[in-house]
Amino acid sequence: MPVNVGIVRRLTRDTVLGGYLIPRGWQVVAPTMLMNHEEAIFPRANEFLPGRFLRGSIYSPRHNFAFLPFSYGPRMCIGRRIAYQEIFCLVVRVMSEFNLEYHGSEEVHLINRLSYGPSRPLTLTFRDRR
Ligand code: HEM
Repeated sequence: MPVNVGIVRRLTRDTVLGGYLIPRGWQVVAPTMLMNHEEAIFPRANEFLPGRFLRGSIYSPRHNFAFLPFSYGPRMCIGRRIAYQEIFCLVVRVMSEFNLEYHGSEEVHLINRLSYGPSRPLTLTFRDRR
């Protein structure tokens, strides 16, 4: 899932955040990508563990507002249900028809190009399962 730098807001009044007085008119960012890589919130944060989102997982996020890819509140993403459906359909369709093999040996990390993505092209082979 492409991940934005974070959730951005312009303050409409002077606000104290984390003990700092931020003046009205300044922009603040809740850096969701950094939050997602915080070990104290996401155990084994740098590993792909989809099971962490199952109820009762020992790797679950440690805070209710730790996972905010679609933000929260009145301006949160109105397309989130469509996005979840699209991702779900795509993954199920691809996984049911192909075995995927990753051949890269080089280290890959995330880089920020407005949204985050892999630092180099990923080389995958799709093998027909039938
Ligand atoms: C993986 C896919 C997507 C992600 C990660 C995503 C994420 C986001 C985020 C973080 C915001 C900003 C919310 C905020 O500032 O509080 C946003 C806003 C928005 N998104 Fe998405 N989005 C996705 C897909 C979609 C789709 C498929 C649609 C439309 C069909 C959509 C329509 C919108 C709209 C209209 C807003 C502005 C809402 C407002 O300002 O009231 N998004 N999205």
